[in-house]
Amino acid sequence: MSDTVESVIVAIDGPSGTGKSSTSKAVASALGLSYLDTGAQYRAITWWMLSNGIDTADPLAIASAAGKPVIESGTDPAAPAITVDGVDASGPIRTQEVTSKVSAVSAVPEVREVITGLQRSIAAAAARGIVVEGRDIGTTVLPDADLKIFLTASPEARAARRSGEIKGSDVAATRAALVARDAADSGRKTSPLAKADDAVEVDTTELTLQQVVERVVALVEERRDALPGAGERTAAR
Ligand SMILES: Nc1ncnc2c1ncn2[C@@H]1O[C@H](COP(=O)(O)OP(=O)(O)O)[C@@H](O)[C@H]1O
Ligand SMILES: Nc1ccn([C@@H]2O[C@H](COP(=O)(O)OP(=O)(O)O)[C@@H](O)[C@H]2O)c(=O)n1
Repeated sequence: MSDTVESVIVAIDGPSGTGKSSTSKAVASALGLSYLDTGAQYRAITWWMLSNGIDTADPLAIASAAGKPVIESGTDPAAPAITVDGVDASGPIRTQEVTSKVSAVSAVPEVREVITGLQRSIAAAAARGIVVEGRDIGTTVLPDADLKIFLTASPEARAARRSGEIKGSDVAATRAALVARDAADSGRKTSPLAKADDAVEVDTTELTLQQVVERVVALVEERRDALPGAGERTAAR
C-alpha cells in the first residue's frame, strides 16, 4: 500500500439502509484508515437518556442532560466499539426502542454540539486518515473532507435490506419506519440529513456491496492522487 493514504478524510452520508456502515468499514479496512460510526454515537446518547429517565419528548430536558454521558468510540473498522460511562453499549443501542427515539434526541442542538465536538476530535487524531459515516458529515462536521460520498437507494431496497437483518420482521412496517426517520432527519432545523454540494452521489439500489466498495475505494484513490503534495510523495518513493 502506498504511504499517500495518510491523512485522507472521507465523509460518507445518506439515509438508513443505503449501505453506509458496511461500505465505510470495508473501505477503511481496504485502505488502512480509521472508521467512525456517528449514528452509533447518537444512538448511545439516546440509550443513556432512556436509561436515566430523561423524557425523550422533552427537548429542554434532553438539552440540559446532553453533556452528562461520557461516550467513547473505537475506530478500528474490524472491531467497531462504543461505550457509555465505560459500559459497552454496542448491543443496547440497536434496540427498537432506541431506533424509534434517536431522531428526536439527535435533533436537539445541544446534543449535536456535544457529539459534533467528539467527532471532530476523533477525526483530528486519526493519523492515517479516517472514514466517517453519518448524516451531516460532509455538510457540517467535516466540511473540508478530502472526499464526500452521498449514498442513496430506493426505499424498497433499503427496507428489504434492513428487514433481512431482523428475523420475522415485516418489510412494509420497516419501510414505513425508515421513511418516517428519513423525514425527521431531513426536516430538522440543526444540521439535517443532506447531500453536500461537492459530494459524489452513488445510488446503491442495483449495486452489490462489493461494487459499492470498489467504486468508493477508486474514488478515494483518485482523490488522494490529486491532493497537494501527492506527486512529490509518489516521486520520493
Ligand atoms: N449494495 C448492497 N446490496 C445489498 N445489501 C446491502 C448493500 N449494502 C449494504 N447492504 C446490507 O444492507 C444492510 C444495511 O446496510 P448498512 O451498511 O447497515 O446501511 P446504513 O449504515 O446506511 O444504514 C446490511 O445488512 C448490509 O449488509
Ligand atoms: N451524523 C449523524 C448520524 C446519525 N444521526 C442520527 O442517528 C440516527 C441513527 O443513525 P444510524 O446511522 O445508526 O442509523 P441506521 O442508518 O444505521 O439505521 C439517525 O436516524 C439520525 O437521527 C444524526 O443525526 N447525524
